[in-house]
Amino acid sequence: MASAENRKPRIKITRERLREAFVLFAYVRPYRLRFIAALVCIALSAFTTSLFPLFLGKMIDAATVAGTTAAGNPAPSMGTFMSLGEKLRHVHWSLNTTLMLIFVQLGVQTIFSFLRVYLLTEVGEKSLADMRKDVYTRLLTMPMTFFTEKRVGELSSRISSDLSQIQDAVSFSLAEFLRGIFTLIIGLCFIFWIQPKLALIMLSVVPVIALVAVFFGRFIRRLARKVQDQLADSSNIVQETFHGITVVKAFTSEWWEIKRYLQTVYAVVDTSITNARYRGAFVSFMIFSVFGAMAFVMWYGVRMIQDGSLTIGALTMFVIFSMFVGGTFAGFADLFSQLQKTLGATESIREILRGEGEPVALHPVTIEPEHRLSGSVRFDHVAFRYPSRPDIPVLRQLSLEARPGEQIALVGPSGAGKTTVASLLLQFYQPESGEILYDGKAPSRFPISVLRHQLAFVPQEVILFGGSIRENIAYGHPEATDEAVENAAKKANAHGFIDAFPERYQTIVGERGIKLSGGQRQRIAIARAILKDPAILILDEATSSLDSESEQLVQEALENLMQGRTSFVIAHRLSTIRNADRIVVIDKGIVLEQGTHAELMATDGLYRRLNDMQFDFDVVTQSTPADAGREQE
Ligand SMILES: Nc1ncnc2c1ncn2[C@@H]1O[C@H](COP(=O)(O)OP(=O)(O)OP(=O)(O)O)[C@@H](O)[C@H]1O
Repeated sequence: MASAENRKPRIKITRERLREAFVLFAYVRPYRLRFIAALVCIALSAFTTSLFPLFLGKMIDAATVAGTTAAGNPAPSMGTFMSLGEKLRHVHWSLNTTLMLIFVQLGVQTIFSFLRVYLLTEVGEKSLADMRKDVYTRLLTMPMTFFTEKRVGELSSRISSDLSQIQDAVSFSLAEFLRGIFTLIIGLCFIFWIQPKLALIMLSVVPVIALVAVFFGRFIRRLARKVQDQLADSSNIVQETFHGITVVKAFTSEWWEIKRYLQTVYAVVDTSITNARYRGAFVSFMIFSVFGAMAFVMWYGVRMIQDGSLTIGALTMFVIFSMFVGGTFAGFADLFSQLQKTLGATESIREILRGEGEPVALHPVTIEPEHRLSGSVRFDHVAFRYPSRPDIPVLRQLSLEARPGEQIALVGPSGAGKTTVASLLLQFYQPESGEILYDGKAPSRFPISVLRHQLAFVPQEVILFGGSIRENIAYGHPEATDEAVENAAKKANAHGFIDAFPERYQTIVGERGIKLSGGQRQRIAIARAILKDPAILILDEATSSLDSESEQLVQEALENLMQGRTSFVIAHRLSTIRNADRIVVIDKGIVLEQGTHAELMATDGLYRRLNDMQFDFDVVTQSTPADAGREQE
């Protein structure tokens, strides 16, 4: 299978993109002193590393050159720096001195290397944690439309892989890049200092090899990607056949599947063999040119040793420095592709950070007396269409009213707009025209979190978060006392089954915990809503029917929950809402009729028709298969 690494987008590097990406450097600002210290350490560690070949060369010269000192061979009319260089070129150290110098150099280099790794990782980790916090906060506070338009997988990938890519860039690639630059500059200075002529010869070869390597390398990587794609195809076939093994066997098409699989396997073989030709040529070329260049430089260098213009130690230094320079060139190709990936990652992160979130509170909500709701709600000629489907009007001039403590049932055919009414009530979307008033006031008069805090929503499909039952009941109110949680559970008819678990309220639920039944999950959600103690309640009644005992427990819990609050019940089974204060029948986004059950049954409207239909349906579905069999007979 193609690795995720290869699938990351590579984008063109432009000055504009680089400049924009640097905007994210604002996250490094709080740690700038450490960052600068890390950069200095990178420079110093690159410099101290470069002293190693110098001392090694001098060590070799200690064995071969006898007694000549720089003092006897001063450079005429040069600046201090140059004359220092000249002195260094001719200085002669004893074998022991060079060993000692190497150990001093290694000691200092160890410290700088340690500091550079430590400091950069610290800066990278901390600034990335800040960035993660901002991205996550921005994503969570985005309006609902954002979530309906984006796939959840894509969002989590942005938080994990894109940010990790940026983190790698800050704590690793950036250091490598800077170290590369320093090594290149210092290495080039050294080789020119050792022997300018030899340096020029070397330089005429290395970049050519490096360029060919980069160009060829890219071509070969492209071919390798093709192999990976073909491998992915063949593993897809394997997956597909095992997944549909019953169909394969039932249709006796094993032979066909094997043929299909072999086709992809041989396609991989063909592409790989073609690749091998290019890779072989590439490897041979590299071996020939690198070793050829080395041999040529050595040949030239040895000739210089012969005529006395170079020492053996100097040639050794030169060769090692050349390897540093060549290696750095080669490393840049990889860094370049890292940079491309990082730019792709920064682009999507910046897009999120630029997005406009809702002004939700980022701390526990407290409600001022003037913002406390008594529970009256009015929809006044509300029209709405979803931003993702602007051509379809979902609500049209919808008006309805609920007085404090009233129980309103919303009924109507599938797709009528019932859930949409609930979403607008929760301020997930804004109406296109008309308004929704809470206690006669526009929602803009309340901070959005204060408003939502006084509403509770019990959805059809209850989602429990990974954690204990206690945490799930106290969701949104972590400060609630154990007593309050238990009381809520008792009112929700949940205490009985929770108490039966060995770990009671500490029982872990969710993906890694125990699995609760549909009815149990619902009662936990009801306990959650009871603990929240909202003024307005929205219940999306579960469509999947529970067994009658469980249903009775849930129904009872719901009655407890609805007591004393305004409730909107999206009803799917009409039998449960007969006692509602008002039943609002919605069809095609408008209120078709409303009244009590008795009033609506007295008129020949949609409610009565739905009721009759459901009654028939219930009679049929509630009869047992045995009954059905008997009826057929
Ligand atoms: N996020 C969305 N984006 C676009 N259109 C949507 C979205 N959610 C719902 N709709 C559309 O809005 C209309 C009303 O949907 P809504 O979910 O409010 O109906 P409903 O009465 O609750 O139906 P049901 O009883 O089947 O749940 C439907 O046509 C639906 O396709």
